[in-house]
Amino acid sequence: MHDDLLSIEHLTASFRIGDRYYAAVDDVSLTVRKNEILAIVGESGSGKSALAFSIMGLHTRAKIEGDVRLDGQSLTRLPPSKMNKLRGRDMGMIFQDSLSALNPLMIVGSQIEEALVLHRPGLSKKERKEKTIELLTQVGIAGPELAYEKFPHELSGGMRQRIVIAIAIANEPRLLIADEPTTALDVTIQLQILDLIRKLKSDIGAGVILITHDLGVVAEMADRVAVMYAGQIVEIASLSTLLSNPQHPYTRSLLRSIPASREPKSKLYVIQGIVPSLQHLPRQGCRFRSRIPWIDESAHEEQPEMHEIAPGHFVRCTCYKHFRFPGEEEIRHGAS
Ligand SMILES: Nc1ncnc2c1ncn2[C@@H]1O[C@H](COP(=O)(O)OP(=O)(O)OP(=O)(O)O)[C@@H](O)[C@H]1O
Repeated sequence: MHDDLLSIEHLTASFRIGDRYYAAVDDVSLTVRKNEILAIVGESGSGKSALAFSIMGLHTRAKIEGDVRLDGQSLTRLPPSKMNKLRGRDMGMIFQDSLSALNPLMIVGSQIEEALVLHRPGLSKKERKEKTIELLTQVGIAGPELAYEKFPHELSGGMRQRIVIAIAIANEPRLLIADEPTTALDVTIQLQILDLIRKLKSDIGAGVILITHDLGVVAEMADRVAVMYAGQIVEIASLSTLLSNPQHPYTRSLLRSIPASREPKSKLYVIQGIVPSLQHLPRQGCRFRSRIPWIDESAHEEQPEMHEIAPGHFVRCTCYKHFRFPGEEEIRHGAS
């Protein structure tokens, strides 16, 4: 057995629009190791959430192909009853919007206890309450006994997100998926929540998939990074490699568009165009080519593959070898 906690092989998730299926996640292969944070980064519409939902088996109407294995066990072929058991016990998910993730009519203490009842039926009522208070403390809620009795609307956004995290970690899952966990929060609260996720990863030794469009969050949190564009992974590398030696034109464009990475007076780089909608995704050739039209068509592969250009550093399509920003000289990579 290898060290991979999660192994995703050729995963495709397609939605039916009209009388056809369109892949929002298209042939994605990835691994997540124990005690590692893998960030998945990309613009809105690139398929990050669809990927997370596919891993968790939460799509009800999508066509799923390929395989997802947790510690070697295939999840895609599990019957729904077994998948329900795994979800919440072995895999926890932190959603972006804590208000819609929580039941408005139930006090938060009971909502955390529900997760315990489902997966640890052996606990007595008293033990469940004790464990819930412990979880509230673990996620940094001061006055956990008081918070236990509150309804979601009586708590701040940051507090609610902590409750969502407490539910996700209640059963010490092996895999934690956090989908834009801080997008809806103020900057100071964001930092606290990110710190908490990092600490929990170490405490319970979980593998974490952190989904975000924010490269600042990636730089703070990730061990490795997968960059997603139009349903495909276009680059994977360790955080330090991705930041110091990004290769795919999309990764380079994303990095160039962060204010902190630019000289104070220079103009921010804006990536031309938008991620095409599902029906309009180019399914042939390099999907990013229409957003870098100044690069010669011949630079792209007809069927772009992932190339391992250094150990653990993968890049899709050959266009990275010829890419330059407008106004820059083309720097050719070694004659490979
Ligand atoms: N249930 C669905 N039915 C049809 N299309 C869908 C469905 N869910 C997602 N899509 C489409 O799949 C593509 C990927 O969406 P997804 O939400 O995964 O992107 P994302 O990268 O997570 O974006 P965001 O950061 O905005 O959440 C989009 O074009 C979206 O419109």
